[in-house]
Amino acid sequence: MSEAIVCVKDFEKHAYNVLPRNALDYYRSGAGAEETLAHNRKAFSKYKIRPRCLRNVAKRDLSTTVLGEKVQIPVGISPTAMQRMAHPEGECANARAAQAMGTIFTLSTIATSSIEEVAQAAPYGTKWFQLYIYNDRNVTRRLVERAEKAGFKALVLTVDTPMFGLRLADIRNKFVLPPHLKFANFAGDKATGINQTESGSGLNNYVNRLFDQSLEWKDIKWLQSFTKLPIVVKGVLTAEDALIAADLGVQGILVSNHGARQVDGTPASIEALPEIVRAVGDRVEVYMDGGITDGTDIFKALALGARMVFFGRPALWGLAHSGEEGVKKILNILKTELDYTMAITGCATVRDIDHRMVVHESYYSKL
Ligand SMILES: Cc1cc2nc3c(=O)[nH]c(=O)nc-3n(C[C@H](O)[C@H](O)[C@H](O)COP(=O)(O)O)c2cc1C
Ligand SMILES: CCCCCCC(=O)C(=O)O
Repeated sequence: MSEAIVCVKDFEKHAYNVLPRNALDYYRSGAGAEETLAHNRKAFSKYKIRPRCLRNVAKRDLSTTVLGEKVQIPVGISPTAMQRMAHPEGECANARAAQAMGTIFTLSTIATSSIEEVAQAAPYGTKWFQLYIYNDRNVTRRLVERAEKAGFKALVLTVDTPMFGLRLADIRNKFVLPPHLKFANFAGDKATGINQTESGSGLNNYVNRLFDQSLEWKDIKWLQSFTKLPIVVKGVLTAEDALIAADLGVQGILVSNHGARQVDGTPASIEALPEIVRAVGDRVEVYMDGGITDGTDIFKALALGARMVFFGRPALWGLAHSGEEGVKKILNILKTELDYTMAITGCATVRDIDHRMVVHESYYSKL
């Protein structure tokens, strides 16, 4: 009899057994020697929770607001490309799960379900659209217009990908998108659909050929000139860049090392979070992703100043298990784990999780 699946890591183990190599390696891998990939998770254990007692936690509320919209739980779904390699309904199933759980789903530019398909699949859920900026700016502009029209509530501009990180497993596998799938936001467009015959990792070739490597902070003004949607910049890891983003008037900063997929050797996202929160204060909402696999991780990130956290891979493991149901289970597990953590540490609401409740482990050696 197979063991019961009770935590996110169980879903991951299951996915490793069922996904084809080409897809699993693409989903799983990080850049280079994958030191940061391991560190994204391990770093959480360097932060310790200081629980408070006897604070009436009989009624608990895990909801919060993000960019003015209410979400039922402070954990949502980061953009990950090509989700139909994990499940035939891919992004549509993922978006439906987020809708059912009252949280945010972020659709990748490089999705295997289109903006319009996802909007139709989850019409009531809060959906954000992740944006890459192409050399041909009209490509990006059309995506923004479609996302606006389809009711997406924010643009998540990824700023850490002038090139695609060197992911050795994809290069070894000569990654190709399975022929029955397509980059659905570019259906019928030869230039921006992936060339399935390119050698090496087709992904590196695609990004290096089409994404705008000359992008600068001032280009955010270009984006702001034709959209009213709030802009969240994703991939910031330093106070310096966070301040530039705040000065440009973006509405959100997603502290992220892209799931350790861009350059090996960066800090874990959770380690970068405090300096960014300190730098921007209340000027901009700050979120984080990278390595979240447990409710205590969410608690720690909120205590260190994140308003909301997101995850990427766990949703893929949920999809690989059972599509929409699998992602719902993942979100429910994280919700339950966060609820337990809050109750046992004396927090009835997410606003009660304050910065004194989580300290770096070095705090205890200094006492
Ligand atoms: C398979 C995969 C595909 C991804 N695709 C995108 C993408 O299209 N756009 C983007 O901004 N980030 C992308 N990311 C990064 C995620 O949005 C997110 O930052 C990362 O997965 C968070 O780390 P976690 O997987 O440990 O939760 C991808 C990550 C993975 C694992
Ligand atoms: C074919 C282009 C892949 C785009 C990038 C997807 C991504 O961000 C990732 O981390 O993978």
